[in-house]
Amino acid sequence: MPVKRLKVKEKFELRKKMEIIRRCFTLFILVIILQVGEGKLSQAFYNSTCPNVESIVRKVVEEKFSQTFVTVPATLRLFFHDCFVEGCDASIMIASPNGDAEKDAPDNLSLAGDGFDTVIKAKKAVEAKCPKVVCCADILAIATRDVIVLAGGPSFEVELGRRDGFVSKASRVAGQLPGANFNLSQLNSMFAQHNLTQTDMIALSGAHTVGFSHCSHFANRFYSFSPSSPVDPDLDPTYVKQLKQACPQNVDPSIAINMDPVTPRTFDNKYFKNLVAKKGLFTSDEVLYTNRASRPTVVRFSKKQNVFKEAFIAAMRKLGRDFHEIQSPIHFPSRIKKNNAIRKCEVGHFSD
Ligand code: HEM
Ligand SMILES: [Ca+2]
Ligand SMILES: [Ca+2]
Repeated sequence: MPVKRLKVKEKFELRKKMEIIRRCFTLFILVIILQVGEGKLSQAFYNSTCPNVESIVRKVVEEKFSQTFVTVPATLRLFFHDCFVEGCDASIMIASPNGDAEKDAPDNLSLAGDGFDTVIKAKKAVEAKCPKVVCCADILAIATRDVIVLAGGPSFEVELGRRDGFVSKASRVAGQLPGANFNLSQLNSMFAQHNLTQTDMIALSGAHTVGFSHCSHFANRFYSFSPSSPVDPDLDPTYVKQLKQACPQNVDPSIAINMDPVTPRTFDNKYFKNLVAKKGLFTSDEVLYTNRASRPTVVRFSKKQNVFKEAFIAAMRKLGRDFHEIQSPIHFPSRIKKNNAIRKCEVGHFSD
């Protein structure tokens, strides 16, 4: 008799356990669905919570632009470097007291301070009007669109609703950003990891139509190219002369020169015309023309400003969608919102 009763009890306990497991599983699936749902970007994301966010950011960016043109390339490159490491989550904005955050990685040390400053100022202005609502990643995305427009580039709608990340580690940058000496297949495979096609990659490289580079990224092309030829044959000889003048051997490492020698302050398709004229500054620029697989796209962009601009917008929007929807199964929405809210772009230290 007692044996039978024990069996009934055991069965009951087992059922209870199964029911608990089933409920936990349903809850887990629900959380995942909720997070994926939340992960969708939309132009209307702040319509009810901060309807003026775009004009607030634009005002700050315009003010900063009136002080220095560097705002333009600095912010644009900041967005790119943010998106390629941990997704577009403002992980690049985090400062660490130990000097081991993403921004401290060697590949990020040449990011100009004016980009960071633009985002921090815009975040401050947004916080004053809509406290604890808008994340830094979205502010960086809006500011990037605004600097492109200020330099004469195309305007486009920015999708919003990203989340700021928690992970910002210098050690996670290596191998995630392209090098100035990359060949076409290296460029393609790195961009493909972010869902970007060769055409997207070429269009995005058009960002080098504005901004500066330090001599160390390209001087090898005319001082020590190869044992048989110190100068890269894919460089225009007149351009080589100009570059040698601007970057003499043992030049001060802080010297930076315009990447687009023709219209350095205008966001246009001159970059592609330069490539056709063998005036691409980096190996990674010129290769887009010298390699027959990518040349037709370069020629098309060099001939048609609008085709380039449309392709650039499409690629920028795609790049902006590169964010990690589910950062970890235990990052519940409420916790994320709370952390987003208290973050001021460059304070505190977040890591795993
Ligand atoms: C395709 C592969 C790319 C490579 C190899 C590359 C590499 C570089 C390098 C070496 C510099 C010079 C940094 C310095 O010396 O200060 C630079 C500058 C810059 N890059 Fe790229 N980049 C690439 C793609 C992009 C993309 C996709 C964007 C944006 C959409 C971008 C935007 C910029 C801007 C705006 C600057 C100028 C920064 C300034 O003046 O402060 N780059 N890039
Ligand atoms: Ca990031
Ligand atoms: Ca230009």
